[in-house]
Amino acid sequence: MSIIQLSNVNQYFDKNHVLKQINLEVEEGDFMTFLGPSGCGKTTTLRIIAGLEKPESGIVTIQGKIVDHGEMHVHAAPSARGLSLVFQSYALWPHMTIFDNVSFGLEVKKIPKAEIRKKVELALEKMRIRDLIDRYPSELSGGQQQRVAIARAIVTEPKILLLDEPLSNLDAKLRIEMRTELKRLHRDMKTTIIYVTHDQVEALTMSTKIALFFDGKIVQVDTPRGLYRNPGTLQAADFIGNPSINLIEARSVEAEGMLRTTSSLGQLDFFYEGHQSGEVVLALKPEDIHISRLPSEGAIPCQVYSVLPAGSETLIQLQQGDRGLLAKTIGEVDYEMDSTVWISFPADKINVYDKLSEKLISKNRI
Ligand SMILES: Nc1ncnc2c1ncn2[C@@H]1O[C@H](COP(=O)(O)OP(=O)(O)OP(=O)(O)O)[C@@H](O)[C@H]1O
Repeated sequence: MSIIQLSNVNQYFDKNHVLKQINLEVEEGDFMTFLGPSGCGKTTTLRIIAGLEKPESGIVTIQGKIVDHGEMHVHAAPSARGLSLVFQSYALWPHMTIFDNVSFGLEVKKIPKAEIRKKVELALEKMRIRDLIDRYPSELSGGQQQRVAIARAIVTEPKILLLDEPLSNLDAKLRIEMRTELKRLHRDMKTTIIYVTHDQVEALTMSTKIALFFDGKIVQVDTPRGLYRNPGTLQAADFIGNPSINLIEARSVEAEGMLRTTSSLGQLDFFYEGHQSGEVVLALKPEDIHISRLPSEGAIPCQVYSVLPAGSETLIQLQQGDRGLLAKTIGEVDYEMDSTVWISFPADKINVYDKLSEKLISKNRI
């Protein structure tokens, strides 16, 4: 059952059309991430769900109740929506202890003191900071303060938790630690989470679903694996690829129901659906390229342009004729610059896009 539904939501700031016909269903228990480049409308969509902004047009439904109806001027207050919010800046009250910071939401609900204590301890326990209960925010690290902010949001046991880039102020190590905590929290509490980020690794590692935004529109809603293996457009493929995906132009013809492509990767056949205009683009992920120092049948010779070791993995920039290709290998490897190597790849891991429409026409089977 969908717990949150957005239908044809539009938002303008002055004359700037920042959300364009947003349609979205969030299922109960989802960890839904809004992913996309800066300024594409993720935060505005989250703020509309939270009730902090009124949409110009469209309908927002939460737990079966219409909370916004742009045309009918219906707008429910944030406090009436049964959700909690955590922002990038943790905004703890500096003059209050961690206990007081977290218990605040319960005090205003007039819950008995002993019960408040139990709930606060449990929320802090969940974030693994129970021992910090009597400290003040200034005595905590940034990561600990962000844990307090999340504890404060979950102490009221909201059915829906909205998180706007909550980890972006933390250093890389803490961010990874917090990702694992948030993932466990989601599993343990079974809360529906909506999470805003422009960091695709964050989105891919934690979410059950990802909504990909570009320029005020949702272009794809998919599982992390679905989005990673089958980005629906060339723009999505380019955004998701990290390091950059290899895009190779090819000519194509239909041959015995298959799409036969001819490019610098040789002749390849693909199952396909949809319209193809004759010119296509092959998308090959760096990690799908296998490099060998010795020639073998079907392998393609390339020159090594440069090798970038990064500890646990190595990026290898190759040159094939006048085209560059990026490969990624797990572990440390070294190749002499300008030496010849041979590459091979599983053709069924290549996505094919129609060049004209930029749409995916041949998917990976996952
Ligand atoms: N209060 C506002 N007044 C005017 N324009 C705004 C306002 N809030 C957002 N915008 C504009 O709306 C667009 C969408 O902004 P939004 O914050 O939703 O993007 P975002 O995808 O969350 O970006 P980021 O990742 O940088 O936070 C941007 O062009 C932004 O400049």
